[in-house]
Amino acid sequence: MLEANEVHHGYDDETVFEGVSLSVDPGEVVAIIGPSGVGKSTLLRLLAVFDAPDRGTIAFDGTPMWDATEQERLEHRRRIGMVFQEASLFDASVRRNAGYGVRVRQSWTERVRHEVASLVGKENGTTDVLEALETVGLTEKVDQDASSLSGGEAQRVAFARALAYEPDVLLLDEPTSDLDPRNTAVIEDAVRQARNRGIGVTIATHDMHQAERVADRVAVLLENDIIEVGDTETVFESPRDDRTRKFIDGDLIY
Ligand SMILES: Nc1ncnc2c1ncn2[C@@H]1O[C@H](COP(=O)(O)OP(=O)(O)OP(=O)(O)O)[C@@H](O)[C@H]1O
Repeated sequence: MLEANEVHHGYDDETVFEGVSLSVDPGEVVAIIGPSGVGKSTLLRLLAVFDAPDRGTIAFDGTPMWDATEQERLEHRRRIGMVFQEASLFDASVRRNAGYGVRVRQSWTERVRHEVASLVGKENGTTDVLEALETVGLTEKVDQDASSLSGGEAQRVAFARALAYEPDVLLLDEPTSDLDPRNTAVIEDAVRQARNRGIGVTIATHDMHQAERVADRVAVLLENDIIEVGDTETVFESPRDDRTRKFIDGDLIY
């Protein structure tokens, strides 16, 4: 569904990676693992169609995104949900924050209708928004101001915001890096639920145990390239590349 083909990318004169290929299909979780600074976030930004690769293609349903028109690109981008390391919520209720992605995807008329309904108290937020908040266990906080949430709760709202507009693809950048085990488990469970609903999920993480817990496939990003990609069990139990084994065992220090 969403794929990077032979992608090269860098910043200024620094090459981040060369000839990277990776795809994500509906209903699967793909983990990108690799040490800090190797380019996991960069690859997610390319897959999210935020930045154009220096070379190679990013294709969505077979359409090369950077050969498409601006309008086509926008339409495809709207089918992608991205959750960043920072939750970036604004100063409003949890409900408003979680509904943000839904609102920006609505037509002007739909938006006015929903605003009027909520002003006269006929609408408590769309079902999708409430369902997404339920998935991350935050239904009781819908009316709380986002600024009063804990870091873990804020991250869960950011996840719900992406889930609420029912994307076809979810890209998660270290979604649990600052979270305690309980909040981590909630997010990981939400990832599984998203997969079971047919969403293709790509998660960048340096937590190898997390990749082992949630991913169907694992891509190992090392030394400017994806050195290995395969089903999770194979990559962890019998990797083809010796560097993967060393990285997993903690013997490769970067
Ligand atoms: N906007 C930018 N301008 C210049 N260099 C950048 C930019 N974004 C990333 N880099 C550099 O590109 C390299 C890859 O960064 P990236 O954030 O993609 O790595 P990462 O694997 O996600 O790291 P981490 O696990 O620490 O988040 C790093 O050397 C980083 O300093």
